Amino acid sequence: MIRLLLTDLDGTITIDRGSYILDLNAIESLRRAEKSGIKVAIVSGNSYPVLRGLQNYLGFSGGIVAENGCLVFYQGVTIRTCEVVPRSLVSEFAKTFNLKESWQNEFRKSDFGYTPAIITDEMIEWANQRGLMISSSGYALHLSGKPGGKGVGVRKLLDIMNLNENQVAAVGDSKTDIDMFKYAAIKAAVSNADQDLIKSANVVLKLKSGNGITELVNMLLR
Ligand SMILES: O=C(O)COP(=O)(O)O
Ligand SMILES: [Mg+2]
Repeated sequence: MIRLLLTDLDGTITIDRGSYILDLNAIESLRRAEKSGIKVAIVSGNSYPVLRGLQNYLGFSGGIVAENGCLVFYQGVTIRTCEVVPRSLVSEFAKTFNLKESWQNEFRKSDFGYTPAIITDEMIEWANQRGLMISSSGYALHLSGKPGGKGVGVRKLLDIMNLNENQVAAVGDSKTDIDMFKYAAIKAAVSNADQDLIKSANVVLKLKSGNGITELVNMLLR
């Protein structure tokens, strides 16, 4: 029986990919899931303050996984799962590749966001030489400390919630969500998701982004 729904934020509970506007029907559906006993956790590349605020005001009780898996919060416990990246490297990366830093970077320690969200071979090489990881959600390019990836945070969240993957559903829109699929029985992609995510999914939704969330919750509560 599904006890936890892991949902990505940008491109998944927003009205569309590329938008930051929350889909209010998706929020209402996630609240229905919470009322029926399925806890909802937001798993995102966004920073801890953003997700902590969203979780509080949206009324979700399943914890949060911020910084692309590098920071986990559940019932008052905060756990950092990745190496901290020195501020000097965060700035050097932006300068070297002429990138704009996310406004959220001042609130981050292990995973940092930049735009444009396009990864180049030179960036991968630069990161490898410094023992760092590179990923992109389509909204932002991410530089993070090892091990990095949403899966490491989800693994930790399931440990502290004492849940196994058969009790978990996950839904997302981009490549960075593939990593959390390892720890979910239901691996759902919204219809407008990256092809790589669709290939890794065992449920491909008919509807895009937030509408896909409503479709998935209706499926889970059937
Ligand atoms: O911060 C980003 O890159 C987008 O975040 P997401 O993981 O919620 O899609
Ligand atoms: Mg996303």
